[in-house]
Amino acid sequence: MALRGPFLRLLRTQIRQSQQNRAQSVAVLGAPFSKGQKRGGVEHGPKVIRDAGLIERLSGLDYSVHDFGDLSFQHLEQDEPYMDVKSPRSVGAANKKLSSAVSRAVGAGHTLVMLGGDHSLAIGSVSGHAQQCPDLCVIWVDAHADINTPMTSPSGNLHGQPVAFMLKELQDKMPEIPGFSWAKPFLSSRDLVYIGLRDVDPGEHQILKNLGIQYFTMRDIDRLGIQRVMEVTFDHLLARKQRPIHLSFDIDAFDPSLAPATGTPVNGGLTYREGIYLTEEIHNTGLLSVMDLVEVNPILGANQEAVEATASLAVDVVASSLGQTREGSHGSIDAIPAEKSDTEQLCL
Ligand SMILES: NC(=[NH2+])NCCC[C@H](N)C(=O)O
Repeated sequence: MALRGPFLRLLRTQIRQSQQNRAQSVAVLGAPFSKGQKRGGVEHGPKVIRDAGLIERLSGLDYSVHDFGDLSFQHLEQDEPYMDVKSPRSVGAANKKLSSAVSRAVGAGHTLVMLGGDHSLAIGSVSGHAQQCPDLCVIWVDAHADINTPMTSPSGNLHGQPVAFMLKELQDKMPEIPGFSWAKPFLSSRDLVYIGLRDVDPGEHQILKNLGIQYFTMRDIDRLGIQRVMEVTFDHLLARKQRPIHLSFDIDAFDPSLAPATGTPVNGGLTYREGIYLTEEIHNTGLLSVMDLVEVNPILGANQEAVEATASLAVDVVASSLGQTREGSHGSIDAIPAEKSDTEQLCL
């Protein structure tokens, strides 16, 4: 949905004038981290996504691309579970580091792409983004809601719990977990929309309903179509005010036939076009400020082909979130030319 209104037009004109000769800057940051779940391999996500040609693809889109490389995370010898929560100190420390890095990158004016790693990393990514852009909204594309609290989690894995750390409304449901004293909730449940859900735990369902969170399951996408889903998403998040978007994209939102190399695949996911349309629409808002691409696990692909297919899909998702279209060699034949670079100003 295109954004309209005289105010936004004026703001965009001013921004365009001030940035006329400067290509928009995209930064890529890898977070090779896997302790939010039990399966090894997801820490290689940043490498396989880069190997699939991410940087070249983004450079071809007329951005000035800054690859910040990978963060390095400390290995903690002593990290006993707390309640049933696994590796709390490692996950807490990794996210603290990621949060500062994301905050710095956004503060420096980059649109940021964070490559995971498992989805627990969204705690750091979204909170670092929110430090710079307190009025941000979140679009969470995933088979799972990742909103378990330590009490509702069936697995104890923190990659199934990141949203619970963010939401102000869940503050009194969250115990003090070692490693997370730095993490304060910052997001209101009305500023979050889920797309692609199809594996939601009973406790999560309760939370979604109690808080009245806007979500679209795969069944909703079947019924409404992805175009309507995106319209309602933008109405919900942007109608009152235009603000920066944080897109947190778990590759397992796609059907496992397209993205087999991931830790918790669930049948009946997004088609290629649904996933790409969704990201094209996000790009067309001109408001994408940070995105996460998580849960690509090359060790879990049945063979090299499966790994390459998953990684190359991840590249397509990032590129299309940043404006690549496939309908013509010089861009979409019908897309409205997207406006770039207004999110940093809107953060202020
Ligand atoms: N980011 C993910 N792949 N999350 C999967 C979570 C699965 C399950 N709901 C759990 O809490 O453990």
